[in-house]
Amino acid sequence: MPTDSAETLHQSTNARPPAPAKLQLVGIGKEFHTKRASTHALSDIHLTISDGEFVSLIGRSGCGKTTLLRMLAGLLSPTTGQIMVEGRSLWNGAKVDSSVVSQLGVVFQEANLFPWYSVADNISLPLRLRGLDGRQRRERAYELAELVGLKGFEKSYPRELSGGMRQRVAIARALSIRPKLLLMDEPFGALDALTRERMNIELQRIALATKATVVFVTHDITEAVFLGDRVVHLTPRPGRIRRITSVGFERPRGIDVQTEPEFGAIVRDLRHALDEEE
Ligand SMILES: Nc1ncnc2c1ncn2[C@@H]1O[C@H](COP(=O)(O)OP(=O)(O)OP(=O)(O)O)[C@@H](O)[C@H]1O
Repeated sequence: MPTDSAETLHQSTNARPPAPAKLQLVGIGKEFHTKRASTHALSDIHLTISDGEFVSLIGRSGCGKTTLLRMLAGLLSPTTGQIMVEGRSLWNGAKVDSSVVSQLGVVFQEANLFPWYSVADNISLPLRLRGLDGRQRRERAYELAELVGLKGFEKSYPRELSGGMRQRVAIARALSIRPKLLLMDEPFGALDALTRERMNIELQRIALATKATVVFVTHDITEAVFLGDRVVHLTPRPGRIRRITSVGFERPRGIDVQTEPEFGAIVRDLRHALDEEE
């Protein structure tokens, strides 16, 4: 399996065809300054992601994965560098371009659903905020409920759903606006192993059906390799890209791919690299 160093990848972006990258990170750095301490959380992150690509982000606790995702989501401004979504700058200094942010879908570890809204109303909430009428919202919510495997549960309430089902609602809600980018921070981290495996299969199907470009943060190396076209490994203090691994298996992948020797070799390599950081 080809393994590109961050340097090689960065250089190779110059040789790419002119189609605008879906997402481009150019020299991203982040420092936190509090009364007690300063933390250099991320440094010199260069990454180009193309349309429809699925990129997993892994690294030890504290290497800056969430910080990076929050910057991509427009929730935290970078100290240095530029984030471009289809060629448009997401941040202008510490000011976010809300028209770019409004085209992003974000899913966190917690589904963060509104308990007093039904599944359909939770899914279509972003559309309500955009002023779509009731019929349009309902149609889209039902279409998405079916897409994420919740057909028949549209009128249920979050308390009546399992953890996996709640995450499906969160994914559907993020997809409701047809986002240019789907950003996911440990979305299945709180689920049991079997549900997580099923959600991985489902997410692949959903991502391909919607042609979504996905950035997916996880602690789980197998999950990262199973889902990703590429796996970006961040090292801590400050967080930098250590390397980017291409995963050549066609998507969607069946769970059996995990028994392939090449799959095992990629997972082992990454585990080794993470262990070296102990
Ligand atoms: N709001 C903040 N103020 C100060 N420091 C912060 C803040 N957010 C994150 N940090 C620091 O930035 C670094 C990266 O944190 P971050 O949460 O991004 O790591 P992570 O890789 O997502 O960790 P984990 O895998 O444990 O979730 C850490 O040293 C953390 O303490």
